[in-house]
Amino acid sequence: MAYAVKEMFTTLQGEGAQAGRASVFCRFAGCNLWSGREEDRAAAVCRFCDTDFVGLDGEGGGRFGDAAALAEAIARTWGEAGVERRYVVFTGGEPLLQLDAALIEAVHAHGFEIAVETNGTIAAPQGLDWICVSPKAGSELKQARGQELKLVFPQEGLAPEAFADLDFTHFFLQPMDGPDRLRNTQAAVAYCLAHPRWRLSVQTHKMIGIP
Ligand SMILES: C[S@@+](CC[C@H](N)C(=O)[O-])C[C@H]1O[C@@H](n2cnc3c(N)ncnc32)[C@H](O)[C@@H]1O
Ligand SMILES: Nc1nc2[nH]cc(C(=O)O)c2c(=O)[nH]1
Ligand code: SF4
Ligand SMILES: [Mg+2]
Repeated sequence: MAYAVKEMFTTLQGEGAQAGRASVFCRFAGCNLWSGREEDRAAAVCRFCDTDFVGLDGEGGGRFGDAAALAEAIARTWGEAGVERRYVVFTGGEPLLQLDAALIEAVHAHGFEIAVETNGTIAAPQGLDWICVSPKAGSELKQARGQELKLVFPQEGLAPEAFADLDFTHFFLQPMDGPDRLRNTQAAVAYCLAHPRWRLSVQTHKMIGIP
């Protein structure tokens, strides 16, 4: 199948348990919880998104005709850093609308570990190496296991308690960015202090000015 990619670039993973790790970010176009148009934001299921995932026009973006073509572009984007510790993060938009077995196989064949950042509304295909689920209020959770659960905090009607016993290795609260980021960060810190299963995920890439 063909894949619609908004942008693709190298950066350090900014969030969660893999923060600081060299990565190729492959950002798929499109999401099932928001159209991506500002005029639709207020009526969307997910209203706090910090990302432009509309179109194919970002750096390294485009339409890739098959899995081999996209996997080769990912390997080219990784560049000269060698074959050790190759790491690609599929994000979006919602990557599980597009990520399939053929792409997983083709990317593994280039020696990459494969991570995904998903809203959890679509079950993940087999073979992923790192699944980060970030549940959204008003949506149904279909992917309830993985390596990390990263809850944007606070979300009305979405208490961390509802997720703390799911089958994840790491549990993170990530303060909601926006006009209330500082207040949200203080609230997340207080929650982590009171509930030590949860750790704080700050969006480090935004602090240091990298994508
Ligand atoms: C843009 S989303 C794309 C992946 C997927 N659609 C999802 O929601 O997990 C990437 C990550 O950014 C988080 N995120 C989005 N908007 C945010 C905001 N305003 N503040 C903090 N984290 C945010 C998401 O929850 C998710 O963990
Ligand atoms: N550096 C960096 N780390 C990230 N971790 C998750 C991101 C995402 O948008 O999915 C993201 C991102 O956009 N940039
Ligand atoms: S589900 Fe993810 S990509 Fe979609 S609008 Fe929400 S944060 Fe953005
Ligand atoms: Mg981001």
